[in-house]
Amino acid sequence: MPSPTAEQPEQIRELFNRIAPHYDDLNQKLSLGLHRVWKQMTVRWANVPLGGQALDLCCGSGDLALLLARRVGRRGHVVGLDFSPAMLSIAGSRSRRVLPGYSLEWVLGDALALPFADHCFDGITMGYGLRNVTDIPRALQEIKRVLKPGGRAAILDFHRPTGIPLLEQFQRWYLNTQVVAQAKALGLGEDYAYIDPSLERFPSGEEQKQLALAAGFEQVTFFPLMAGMMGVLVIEKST
Ligand SMILES: C/C(=C\Cc1cc(O)c2ccccc2c1O)CCC[C@H](C)CCC[C@H](C)CCCC(C)C
Ligand SMILES: C[S@@+](CC[C@H](N)C(=O)[O-])C[C@H]1O[C@@H](n2cnc3c(N)ncnc32)[C@H](O)[C@@H]1O
Repeated sequence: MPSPTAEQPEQIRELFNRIAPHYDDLNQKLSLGLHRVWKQMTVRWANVPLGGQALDLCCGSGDLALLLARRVGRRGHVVGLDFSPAMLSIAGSRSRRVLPGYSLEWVLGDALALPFADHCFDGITMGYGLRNVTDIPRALQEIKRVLKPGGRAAILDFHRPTGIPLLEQFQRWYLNTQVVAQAKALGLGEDYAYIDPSLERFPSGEEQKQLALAAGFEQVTFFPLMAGMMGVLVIEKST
């Protein structure tokens, strides 16, 4: 199966259905556990209040949604949305195991056509999803539509450490050798080989700020992580 290109959402869905059983373990191993730090920072930046309504877009196996649930507490409510049934199934079984009694809802849906009313969430997270959707401006418009005024979205993803050639070379080497080799051992080499080229067409932090301003957000900030190999776009809806 050739790796998906940005214009083929069905191939992206099939890719994540395929890697779902190994996704968490490979992320943990390949990032030396650091992805959990990046996700904790993302949830903090989303700044959802205790008892609030939160949405985790492209939730996958539920890492960010579970962190949001801990943040909003038992009186809050968290929705995790993804279009991969395999990922959502893992998220659901994990949440029942680790957070029984919390208000967590798993929705099979498209980030580009959210099945929610306007102005209904206090905060939104999106971890490693923006680079995988096929229409970034549309995704940002949907985020703005469903956020309450004053609500924030925190969007975590890979980034190119442009301006530091040695680090960019390291990132490409790590992704195309270490990551692919570990994935290949599980028959998922082609699926993980998709990551590095997906970074080529992914807007930089500054470009994402401009896209968010064009979508109507007035407060936009980009925080580089890992010397720019990762980053979090934080956008706030004022009206
Ligand atoms: C949680 C992480 C990646 C999620 C992820 C995103 C995608 O778009 C994928 C597409 C296709 C297959 C898999 C994924 C996917 O897992 C980040 C952590 C996992 C990364 C694979 C590790 C990369 C880490 C940095 C590039 C370099 C860190 C080096 C340091 C020595 C740990
Ligand atoms: C790399 S995973 C990220 C999972 C999780 N957010 C995390 O941080 O580990 C990307 C997820 O986005 C989902 N996805 C991609 N495009 C989507 C879309 N248009 N609508 C809903 N989910 C989508 C995939 O099914 C996959 O589960």
